[in-house]
Amino acid sequence: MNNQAPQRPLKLGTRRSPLAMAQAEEARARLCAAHGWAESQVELVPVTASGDKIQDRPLADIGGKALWTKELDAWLVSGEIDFAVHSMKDVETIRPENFAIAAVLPRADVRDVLIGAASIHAIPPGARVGTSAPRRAAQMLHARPDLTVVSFRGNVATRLAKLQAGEADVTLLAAAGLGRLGETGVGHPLSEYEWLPAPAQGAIGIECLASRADLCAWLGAIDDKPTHHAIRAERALLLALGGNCHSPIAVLTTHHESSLTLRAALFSPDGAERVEAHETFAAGDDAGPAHLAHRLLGEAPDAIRVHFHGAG
Ligand SMILES: NCc1[nH]cc(CCC(=O)O)c1CC(=O)O
Repeated sequence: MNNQAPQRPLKLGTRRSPLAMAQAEEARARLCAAHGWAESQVELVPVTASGDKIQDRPLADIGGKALWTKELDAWLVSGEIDFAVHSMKDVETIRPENFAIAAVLPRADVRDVLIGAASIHAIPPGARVGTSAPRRAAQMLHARPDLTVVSFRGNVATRLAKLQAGEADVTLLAAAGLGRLGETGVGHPLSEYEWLPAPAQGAIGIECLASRADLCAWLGAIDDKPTHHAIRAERALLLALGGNCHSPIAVLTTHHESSLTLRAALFSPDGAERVEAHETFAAGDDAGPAHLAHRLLGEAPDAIRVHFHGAG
């Protein structure tokens, strides 16, 4: 480990949304605490991501997850920032080869929270579900085919305001995001065993250039190994499935002594079809998630399979 203090304040790039800023503050606090640095050793550098400028269309239709990363990626390469902090859920499966996810912070609550009704079954017949996440839409339509999905973009506060304004009857948000924004009393968390979360939900990652050994070492000190292993496995599953932002996939990781169990479900976008499988493998073994992907695609009906281009 590198115990030398930085020569100048380190620049931590982040999106500008309140949730992204809260996550960047958490990353800064952990980094400074681990190294005994003053908070001023890490400077937050906010950037407006393309995804934050376009609020009126589903993300899947306008270029997907790269909309959250491309500005920060360019700043990392140019040296404008030293690190970039991300919700790992929003980070593309394939990253530039010269980048390293050098720290993953301890995972927060992985559950989705239902807002507007006390449970899935308590949602009134025919109600409108506000979400733009293909996974949430498919999961909900699978459980409740009588419901209608309406597009619902924007940051957490915007979505809560849209719900308040009656643009939908219920919505779903990540407990992790609500918690980080201090919105802890909102809605009803759904059991993660019955309503599987999104890949990498609840995990914050910090990237730097892989060539910067000093930065990688500083970040390594705050890397949470169990969360990192889980995120690596969940991302390996996505990669092997050939999933993208149009493909509804849910996954829950449980940890054992030195192994992980991934339980994953794939849906058709309309929720009519669902396949599920699970697999246990050693932490760090990317062949395990690939095998799980192969099995899922092998069992999936065409209505699911056509939305993936994995090896299965
Ligand atoms: N898609 C936006 C997004 N990206 C990360 C989070 C929440 C925090 C997390 O999952 O780590 C959210 C909001 C949400 O899904 O409710």
